[in-house]
Amino acid sequence: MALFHVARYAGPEAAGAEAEADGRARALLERLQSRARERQRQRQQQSRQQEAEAAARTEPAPGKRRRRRRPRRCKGGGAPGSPQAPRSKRRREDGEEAGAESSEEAPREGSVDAEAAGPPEAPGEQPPDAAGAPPAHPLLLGGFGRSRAPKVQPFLPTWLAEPSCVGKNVTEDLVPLEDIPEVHPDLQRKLRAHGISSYFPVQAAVIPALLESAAHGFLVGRGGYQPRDLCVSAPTGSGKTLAFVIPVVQALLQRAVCQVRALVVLPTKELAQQVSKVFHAYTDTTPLRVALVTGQKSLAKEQESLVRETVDGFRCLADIVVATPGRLVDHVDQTPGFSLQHLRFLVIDEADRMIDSMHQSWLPRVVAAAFPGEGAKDPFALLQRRRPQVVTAASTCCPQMPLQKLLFSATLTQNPEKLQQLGLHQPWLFSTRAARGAPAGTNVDADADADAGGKYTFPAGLSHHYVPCRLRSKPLVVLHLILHLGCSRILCFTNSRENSHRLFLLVQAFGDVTVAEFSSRYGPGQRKGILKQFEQGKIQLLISTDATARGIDVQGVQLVVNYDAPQYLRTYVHRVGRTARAGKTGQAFTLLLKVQERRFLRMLAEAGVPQLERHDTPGELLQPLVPRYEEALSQLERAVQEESRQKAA
Ligand SMILES: Nc1ncnc2c1ncn2[C@@H]1O[C@H](COP(=O)(O)OP(=O)(O)OP(=O)(O)O)[C@@H](O)[C@H]1O
Repeated sequence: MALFHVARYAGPEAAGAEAEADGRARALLERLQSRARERQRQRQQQSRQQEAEAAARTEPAPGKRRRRRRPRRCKGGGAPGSPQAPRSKRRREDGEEAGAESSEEAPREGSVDAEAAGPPEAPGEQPPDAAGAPPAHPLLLGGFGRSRAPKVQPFLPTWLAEPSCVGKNVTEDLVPLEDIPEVHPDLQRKLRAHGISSYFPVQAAVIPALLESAAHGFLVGRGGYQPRDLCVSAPTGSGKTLAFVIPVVQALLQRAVCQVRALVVLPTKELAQQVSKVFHAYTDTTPLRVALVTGQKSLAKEQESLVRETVDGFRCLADIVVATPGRLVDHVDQTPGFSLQHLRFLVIDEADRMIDSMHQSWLPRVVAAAFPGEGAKDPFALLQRRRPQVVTAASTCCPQMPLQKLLFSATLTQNPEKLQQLGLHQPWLFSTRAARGAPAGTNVDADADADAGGKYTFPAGLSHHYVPCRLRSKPLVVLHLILHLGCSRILCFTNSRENSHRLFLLVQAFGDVTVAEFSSRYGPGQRKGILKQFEQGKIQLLISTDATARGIDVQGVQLVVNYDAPQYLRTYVHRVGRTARAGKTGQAFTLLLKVQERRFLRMLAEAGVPQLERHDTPGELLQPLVPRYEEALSQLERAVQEESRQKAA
């Protein structure tokens, strides 16, 4: 029994879990109520029986009656709670049960009993058998746990509650390149050369804001103010990469000496590689150099791309470093001459996922490396950069280089506690979600998100479907979908690498489809090759774990199949976001078992998924595939046996 309920906002991510707990509590309540009703019915039936028996018998003497009952009580015959069990004992057990059952249910149980007992007695009257007997449902004292704790409302700071709104439609809210003249003409030319004639909404909003904050070169802005950190939340495939690549490249164009001035951190090697490719594309005709540090090459090789030792010390070889967090920390620790003291931009892509990896404490290490001289009694300390602090006359008098953090994600968390770990300076949020309209410092309804179109925004060209199926027929249903929909590039997600592997073996054995798998079973080099082949259209179906769920930009994926339903909403958003990118259309199919259906559909409804179409696969559609499928199954069995033999050898 909870004496105190500490109301603490656990963030919007917790809302799903809360709703689930609510559902469980409701189901429990219903079960308990029906049990109470059943007991009540049994009791009434029993008392009617006893009355009938008593009426049938000749009126016995009270003493005789008592004598007859006593031996039965001593024997204790009948199961507890059964009609044969002694009455007093049964009552006690009922009472214990009621105590054992959640006290939340007690008042309702009472009300059920009242209903079942028929019309209420007149005041002052007692029911015929109530005199002297303990009440069937004793009043429980206390019962603090009965009242449901009020739902805690999130309390958002102004910058989260009132973001700068960004259009979400990448086909309609386009801004021609000429309309943002602040972008360097060379970069505009590059954009055109890459087939880009207009900015997507997120680019049109973020690029000018970033260019403005970098307008004072590498030093802090007018009046000594540090630039604000930026957080960007926009759907998958909406062009977030260029939204930071263009302004970062432009801001660094004026640099005189090569130093690491921009650092982009991403969660996976493949993503880092993809982003470094975009940087290369926009810097190849400039003196700027881009280095990729992800652990795909040896540490020594990567060190060669970062610094060179000369007679007068170390020389930096990279202006922009694209890295995964683990490898980045390795270089901070082990690469002589690798310095982040001139870092101007720290881009954290897939920011929500990167926040999850904060336990690796890569961010404090990076920030410490960027502000190394703090607190030192250095004669030049006045000129050294400092972390953002209160602006005073003294702090504005010496030029400083700020470090600006830029966060990007399609599923950026709204949880202030999580965001706080990033140490943001006067953050500024750009979001495709409508402003919540609540003034700062006021409680905001957690459900307002749903009203404003959902927790996350999805690409407009994406259609969502679900396919009810049984566990045994899942592979058959996938095969049917692939053959039936006839798409040339399909991405199929499973929840584990074992599932990916087995499904791959099965589809391969079935034939008719060029298939490959992508998971941690393969090394980085092999994975790179697989993605390239998929991009080139040499692979029709790529079966993958969540390793490709985030950020991977493969042109022309028309269909995403969730062979295993994703467990989290964020995973769903990123998986299905591999299709319908950059204003294109695409379809997402999720296979659902009966037990998953309710929870999953509720989760998507809460997320604001526009419309989820049910797609049935009747037996007669699957039947023609069965003979080949069964043959493939036996091949799979042999392949799995062979693999385990090889593993054992
Ligand atoms: N202005 C534009 N016009 C046309 N295509 C664009 C434009 N901007 C970006 N693209 C293309 O859109 C695709 C998706 O862009 P990007 O990978 O940056 O999306 P994203 O928002 O980062 O997605 P995710 O959240 O999945 O990582 C890329 O292929 C990119 O080349």
